[in-house]
Amino acid sequence: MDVNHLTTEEIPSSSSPGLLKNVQELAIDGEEPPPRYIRKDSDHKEKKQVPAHESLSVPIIDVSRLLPASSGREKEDEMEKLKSALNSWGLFQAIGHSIPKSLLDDINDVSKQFFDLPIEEKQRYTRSEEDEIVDLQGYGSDTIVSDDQVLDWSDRLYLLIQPQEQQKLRLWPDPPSHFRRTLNEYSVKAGSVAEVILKAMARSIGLEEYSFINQLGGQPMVYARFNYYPPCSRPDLVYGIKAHADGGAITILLQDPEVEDLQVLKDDQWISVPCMPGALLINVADQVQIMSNGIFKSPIHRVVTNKERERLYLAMFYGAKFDKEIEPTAGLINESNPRMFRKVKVKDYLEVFFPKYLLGERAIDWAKV
Ligand SMILES: O=C(O)CCC(=O)C(=O)O
Ligand SMILES: [Fe+2]
Repeated sequence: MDVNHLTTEEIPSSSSPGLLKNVQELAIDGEEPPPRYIRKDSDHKEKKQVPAHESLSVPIIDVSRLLPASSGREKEDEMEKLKSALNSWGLFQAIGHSIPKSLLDDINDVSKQFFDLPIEEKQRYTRSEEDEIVDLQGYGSDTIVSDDQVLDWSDRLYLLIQPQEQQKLRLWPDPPSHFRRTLNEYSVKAGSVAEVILKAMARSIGLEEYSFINQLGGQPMVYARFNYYPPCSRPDLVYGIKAHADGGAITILLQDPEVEDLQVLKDDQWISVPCMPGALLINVADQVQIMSNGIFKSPIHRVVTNKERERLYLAMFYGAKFDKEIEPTAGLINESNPRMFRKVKVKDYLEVFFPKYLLGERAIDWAKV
């Protein structure tokens, strides 16, 4: 059987002769997670896990201080903080981003309403198996690339937002009746935040502010991914999303206001990212690591599971258009800072990235010189 590009619903489960269900249904049945979801690593035993209340040091950046209207000392200080946050953590909590709390609540509401729909309703938006692995839009759980792959305890709805003319609106749910309008509204606002951050990042390391944005192709390619993590009877054995780094340029995450299941690997410890209602979590992804010649690092992160509570999360991925080529920005390379990455076509990178991501492996080494 060619297992490439099959979804979990289509491969025979090793625990039952029938078809695998989506994760939400597995969770409702409350059974032990099937063997395919059980992690094989002994990671959790080897590395220390630091709970959120002890990890107050996840950096916080006030986006309003990075705006053109802001000036002087305040702006310089915030820029310095941004640089150091990205250099040491690769992520930060963004406050002062000016997206109204009511809109953040609305997007959480429509997301919840979607995942609360009966399974047959949600399956109307199931992604098409003919689609390329780099553009698998629609509803589903993990794509299977290998028989050995350990599956994640999450379902998701993945939609391209930009370029607008490439949107597949038949995959945008309706109902929930406000889904499309709310996602469009949020995308515009989050897009402005992404632009401010990409510019500030470039300036913070002495580059012209459009350096990264220009490499992305002016207007970045944007995907939204709604993640749904049902409760899991065996959090000791199952991940919501296995350890990975993101493949775009930056990611903006709208966090669940209450469930702290996201962890970031720092100094060889898994640090829980605390919930910060109203803040956005922004992380560097591989394309910025390449364009910044490794000054900014794409952090490894993962989602654990818990027994009691479901969790929702919206990730917006900003990256270069598929046909673009990216490389370390010229001004960053000199005798003492040699080039660390090759020039890579983004589509080629993502074709390497996605299968590795699904297997819990990193792609960035592929782009190294
Ligand atoms: O759900 C989360 O907290 C993070 C999701 C994530 O890492 C991703 O979608 O790439
Ligand atoms: Fe991620």
